[in-house]
Amino acid sequence: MVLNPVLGKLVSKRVVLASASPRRQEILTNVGLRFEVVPSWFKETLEKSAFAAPYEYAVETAKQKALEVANRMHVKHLRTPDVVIGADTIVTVDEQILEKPVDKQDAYRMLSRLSGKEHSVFTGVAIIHCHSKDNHLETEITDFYEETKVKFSDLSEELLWEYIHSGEPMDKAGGYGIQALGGMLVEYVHGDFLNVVGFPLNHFCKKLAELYYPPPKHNVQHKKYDSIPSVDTFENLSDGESESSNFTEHKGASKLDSSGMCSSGAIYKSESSSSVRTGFIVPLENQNGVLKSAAKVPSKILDLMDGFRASKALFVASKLKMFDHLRAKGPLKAVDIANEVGTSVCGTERLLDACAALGLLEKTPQGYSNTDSANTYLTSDGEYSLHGYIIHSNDHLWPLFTNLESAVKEGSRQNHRAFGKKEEDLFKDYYQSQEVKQRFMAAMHSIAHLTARDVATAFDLSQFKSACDLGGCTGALAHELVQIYPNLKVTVFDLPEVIANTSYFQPSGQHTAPVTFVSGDFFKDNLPEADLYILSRVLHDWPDEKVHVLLSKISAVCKPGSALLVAEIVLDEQKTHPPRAVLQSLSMTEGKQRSGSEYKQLLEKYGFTDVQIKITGNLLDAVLGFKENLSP
Ligand SMILES: O=c1[nH]cc([C@@H]2O[C@H](COP(=O)(O)OP(=O)(O)OP(=O)(O)O)[C@@H](O)[C@H]2O)c(=O)[nH]1
Repeated sequence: MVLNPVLGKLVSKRVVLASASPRRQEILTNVGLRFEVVPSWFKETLEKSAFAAPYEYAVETAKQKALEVANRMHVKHLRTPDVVIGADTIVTVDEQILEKPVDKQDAYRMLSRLSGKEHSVFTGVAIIHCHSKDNHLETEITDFYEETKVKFSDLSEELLWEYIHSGEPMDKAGGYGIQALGGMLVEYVHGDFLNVVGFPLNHFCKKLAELYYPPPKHNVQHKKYDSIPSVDTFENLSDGESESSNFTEHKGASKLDSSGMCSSGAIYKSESSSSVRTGFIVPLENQNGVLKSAAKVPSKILDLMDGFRASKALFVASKLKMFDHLRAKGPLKAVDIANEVGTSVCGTERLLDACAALGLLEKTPQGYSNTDSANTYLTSDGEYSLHGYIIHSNDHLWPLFTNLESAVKEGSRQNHRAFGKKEEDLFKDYYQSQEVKQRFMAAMHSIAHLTARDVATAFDLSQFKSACDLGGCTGALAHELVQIYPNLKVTVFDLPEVIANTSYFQPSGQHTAPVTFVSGDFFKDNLPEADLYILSRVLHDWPDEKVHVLLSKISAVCKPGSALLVAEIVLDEQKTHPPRAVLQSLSMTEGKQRSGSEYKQLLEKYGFTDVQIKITGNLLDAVLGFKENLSP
């Protein structure tokens, strides 16, 4: 992907985000940057009147935040990071700088100033490259700022106070969060939206491009130190293009000693939207003075090499219910969590640091706490908990994938090696061992619940009066369907052993029509009557003979005009995308993943016409086919 090379330059470096802001962490995590979070202890107390322009204040604060972390890590923790990123967001209105409100009155004061007016949001960013030389910290600072203009509607007193009482303004510059409720106050935004949220990602990437992809040497030599050629876009950069991509020396960059003070005068020049504080990057020279290209970092391959460690860290933290403990009591120190879950302190600290590095946790001086994503997806009862599927991945899929080499050599599933049991015996476990059954149902429920809305709304199903979800397990999709289509009656049809265990998964306190559960075997028993049959995550698991039995039965009971909805991952025609589906195939079930045209052909073969496919962007896509209406 064209954007990768810029951030890819940071892959092999120890990158530290010197910020406690969950938004900044999320913005950078979302683009795949790997970093450690070490919030800065720098107090935002610089004298504002000492700065000629508000953005200079934000840039200087960002720089001091980052320097404090670089120094602390170097001196106290004896770990010199390679790159420290600091940021500071401020709002300016009527020549006043607004930071985070200290209390509700302060929030009121800020928001009423912003009401009905246009204001500016500035984020100052500092990127500090660190080197330890003779135990001495040397730093090279690049900084810049971005301005975005935001206009608020006129805000009534009632609205202002309602918003303030929501609690949202308190940790946000200017007293609002544009990404959440605060977005409702905004009439327009001119400029980078993410800059308002706390981190100007686009400008940051351009700055990295300037740093890591300097222009060819002949250009460099003819230019002055204090102006960096602007890189307007990073679209045409690739790992292969870098002739001298090592960030080795920045002439004119300010060098700081370990106290954080400038040790040499910086040659700075302000540009329209940035004050560039670095000189040019000199390519690496070998002993003979010959220029050599820096080794390219194969970031994708490195990520794949580390992937198993990351997965296992997630699995173990989930299995130990660390995310549950952190949600209930966080922030917690490693020792407290170790006591809660009965693990070693040193092991727990390493695991928690790994989770923070992976962006699953936040680490502050107060301890570790969950990110919003961890609360939503990783706690065992989070709104869209994936806990069940994670445990299934750890306990069932991991042992299978450990035997992938044998699976590929033999072309068959490796239950005997992974679990010491044959396929049939393992299958019995699913229905006879309460523990295995519940683990499996929880895993299915995780995915079904997460994907239910997108599957249910992939097509307009309001014409149907009754639906039957075959193999619908806990009823997660059924419940979503009755919420969206109140006139639809949904039956979940699954094996008796499954139906007997569904009560734990039922949503509480819903005022929608109930879902009916009927037990039976869809290969053998009569199917309940319905206008719409649903097969979600069923077809890919079964061999062609079984698929034939099932689709023939459905086709036979489907009246003209009724339909079949299939929810599966739909592969592209080359069958290499999305990777999730292709990787799932490695489990070597007897079934298979199919492309869009294969699903279309399959449904048509059993008398369904007008087959439509919807790629949802979620974990499951949807295919809908109508039983041919024989009468014209
Ligand atoms: O619309 C939004 N505007 C601003 C924010 C958040 O506001 C804060 C700004 O504060 P600051 O730059 O001082 O950063 P801190 O949160 O204190 O973290 P540091 O440790 O980096 O000092 C920032 O979190 C923005 O994300 C917002 O969310 N929406």
